[in-house]
Amino acid sequence: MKVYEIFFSPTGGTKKAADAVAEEIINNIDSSILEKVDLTDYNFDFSSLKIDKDDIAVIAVPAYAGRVPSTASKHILQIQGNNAKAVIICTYGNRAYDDTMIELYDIVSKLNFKIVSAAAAVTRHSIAIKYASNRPDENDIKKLKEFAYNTIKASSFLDDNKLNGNRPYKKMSNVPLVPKTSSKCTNCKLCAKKCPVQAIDINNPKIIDKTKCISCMRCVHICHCSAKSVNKFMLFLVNLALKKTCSKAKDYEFYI
Ligand SMILES: Cc1cc2nc3c(=O)[nH]c(=O)nc-3n(C[C@H](O)[C@H](O)[C@H](O)COP(=O)(O)O)c2cc1C
Repeated sequence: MKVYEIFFSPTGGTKKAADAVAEEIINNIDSSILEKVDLTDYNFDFSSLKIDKDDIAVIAVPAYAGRVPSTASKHILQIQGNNAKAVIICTYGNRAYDDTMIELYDIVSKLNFKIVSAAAAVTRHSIAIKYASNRPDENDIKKLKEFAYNTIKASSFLDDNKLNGNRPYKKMSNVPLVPKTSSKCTNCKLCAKKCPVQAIDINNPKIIDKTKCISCMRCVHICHCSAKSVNKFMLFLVNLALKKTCSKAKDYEFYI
């Protein structure tokens, strides 16, 4: 038996939540094999995963404008579930996850997984980083671990009527925040290698293809020289727009 931790996490928040759940499952079952599958890895062949019916998959994605990021769904849809048990996690930056969880449920159901549980987890807002900046905190991790433990015991299909979200899902919308590159760039190419959609020119990482960029903020987050940033005025507007909905800390939600 193996545990698969399958995550799309450009700035690391979703991975923190998925790590807590997957590691707690591993600590409480008769197996020590944890395979981490990074859905931002553009070159990985996701159809090559051999998931067995006795395995458990933890599948985690962030909410992007209330939906599953299209790059994540494209990669998840290549995986075969083979009746394995799955737990789905949607993370969000304390605004709302809207239709992300129900969409993730639909995507994962199509792959022949048996979804037994779901969680909505607040993690640092990857664009407006002052919101939920310390989440998941110690208490959140404790709750995720309890949820993981209950997931091991769960054996019935999770009823999607229990979940929040609507079908048809809200319209997909792009966040128009394409990072710019400053003269601090040392041409190390890390951003180009790690961009989930190959929007950054590997030969000249100062150039970002705005038609490909999904504004995931990975390049801003990982640049060692802080050479990538988004327009300060646009960021001010985003922070302002989120102020009302993001200021009060939201609770984690668990469905089994
Ligand atoms: C393009 C984009 C859209 C986002 N849309 C939402 C949203 O609709 N609601 C919300 O609460 N957070 C939203 N966020 C915040 C992320 O869901 C949140 O920060 C998540 O933890 C990021 O995951 P990561 O750290 O694994 O990259 C958005 C972030 C990005 C980059």
